[in-house]
Amino acid sequence: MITFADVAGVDEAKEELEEIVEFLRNPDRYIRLGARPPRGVLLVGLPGTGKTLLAKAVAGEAEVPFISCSASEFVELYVGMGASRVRDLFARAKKEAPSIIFIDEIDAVAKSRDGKFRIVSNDEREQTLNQLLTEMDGFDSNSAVIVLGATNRSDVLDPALRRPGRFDRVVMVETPDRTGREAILKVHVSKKELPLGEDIDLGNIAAMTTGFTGADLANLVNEAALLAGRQNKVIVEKIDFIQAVERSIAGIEKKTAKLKGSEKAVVARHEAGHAVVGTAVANLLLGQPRVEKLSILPRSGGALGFTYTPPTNEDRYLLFVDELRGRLVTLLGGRAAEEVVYSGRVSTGALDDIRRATDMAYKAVAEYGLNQTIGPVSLATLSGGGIDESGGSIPWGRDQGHLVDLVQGEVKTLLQSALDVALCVVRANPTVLEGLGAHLEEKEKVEGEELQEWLKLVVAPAELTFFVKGKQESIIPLQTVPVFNELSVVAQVYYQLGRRSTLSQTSRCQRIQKQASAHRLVVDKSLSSHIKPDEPS
Ligand SMILES: Nc1ncnc2c1ncn2[C@@H]1O[C@H](COP(=O)(O)OP(=O)(O)OP(=O)(O)O)[C@@H](O)[C@H]1O
Ligand SMILES: [Zn+2]
Repeated sequence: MITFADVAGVDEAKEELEEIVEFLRNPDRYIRLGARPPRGVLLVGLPGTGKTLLAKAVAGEAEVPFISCSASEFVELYVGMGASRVRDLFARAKKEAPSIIFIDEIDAVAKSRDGKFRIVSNDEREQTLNQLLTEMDGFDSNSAVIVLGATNRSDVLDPALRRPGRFDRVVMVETPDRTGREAILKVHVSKKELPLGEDIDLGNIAAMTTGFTGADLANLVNEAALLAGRQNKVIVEKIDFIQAVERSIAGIEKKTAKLKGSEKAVVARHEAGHAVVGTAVANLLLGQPRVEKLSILPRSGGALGFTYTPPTNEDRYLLFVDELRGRLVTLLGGRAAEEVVYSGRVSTGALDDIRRATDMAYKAVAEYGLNQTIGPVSLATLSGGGIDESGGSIPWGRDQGHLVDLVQGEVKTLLQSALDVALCVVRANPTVLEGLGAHLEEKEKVEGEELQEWLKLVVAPAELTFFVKGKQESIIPLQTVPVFNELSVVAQVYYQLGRRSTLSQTSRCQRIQKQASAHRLVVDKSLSSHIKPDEPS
């Protein structure tokens, strides 16, 4: 039987699953109080991080039956079989309750779109998924069955799967850090009862195996034993482990994005940059979440490192304009750190940050109306053609090049100034950046008290104001930009053009001209060309 003692290096995941174990041990205690039992838990982590092992350990700890299957089997079955397999699975679990259903590779049925299983009709996959959802929704409140699903791609899952009462909990199964790897090595060495040479320090082996998952480490121990055995040794020595590490690294590097020595240094500074800037922003704005964890271990989704900031406690529906700028600045903190530490020799590591920042900046300007130059105009609606009086939508179909250019210009300015602010923060904190960066490079993961000790030292520069223009000589605080200006009239023109109205083009044209002159502005030539007064009304 497998228990939590067999799973090492994933303490947080174990802690989160403890509650599930507790429930399965004494379901009646909760059910008689009318508490809604937990239903589905998604285990997310790279292949080989121990998701299956953890699920088995939950069953072992709770001493309940473990009913497992792989979702990829469902879709490979004959038409109609997937759904019926799911039905059987749940029927069996209910009969044996309290029990655990484990569905490996759940993305195989729950992926929004997938090339790999295209041979199976989409209907088949959908039927299977629907059956799964139906079964989960159909649990009565006193059935003690927990469904654990495993995936290495939570980002591709159908959102329907994550609704309350379905897989509404997510447990991240992280790639182990150095301490975690040492613990995993210990588990496997003692499980095999491997006699170790006196020269072996598992801590050293752990230090050599950045990026190895639990499965890689289990293999490593086995490989070292094989090497020793081949030479007829009675104990496994350090040299056997070192050779085994060398062999596995070659294989593992092909599989996962493992950072090389110098890359580790860069990614560590990058993440430290996010943390430093994020902390400065949180110090300036009230109620902002604090950075809790930094890591440079490979993760599912391909990120090279990450900075974890928990969501704020209160439910938030609105993001205020200063918070949005704060987020932009924090997102660009990684790039800023690289620029400062490596004197402008930046890397491609900020790809995802830049994507997210651009998306956020675009929305701010073109959808949320937070940019005073563009004004409260939704470009998305404009391009959709707008809404007529009866609520129907009208195809737009005219060239909006001009407005698009303006929006792009504003987005670029917003991002550039966010980067300038991030650079300013990073430059003000060289000690934390380098100290925390080096520490992270060495430890691979920094969190808790240790991290907060570093972040306490972060200073936010006094002159940290967000400017519309990045250039020193044209600093304009955002508040001073007049609301009515040329661009908002431009937007009006487009709006007027897109409306289906009983007004003729001629009178529309006149209206626009009137509006423009009211603001002492001249309508741009390229816009005037859209207004053809000859069209019959
Ligand atoms: N955290 C761990 N502690 C100890 N051993 C581990 C750990 N993770 C993995 N292993 C070893 O690797 C083996 C394979 O791991 P497991 O199948 O649980 O990984 P997985 O995350 O489910 O992978 P996959 O996504 O490929 O199914 C385990 O049986 C165990 O021997
Ligand atoms: Zn980043």
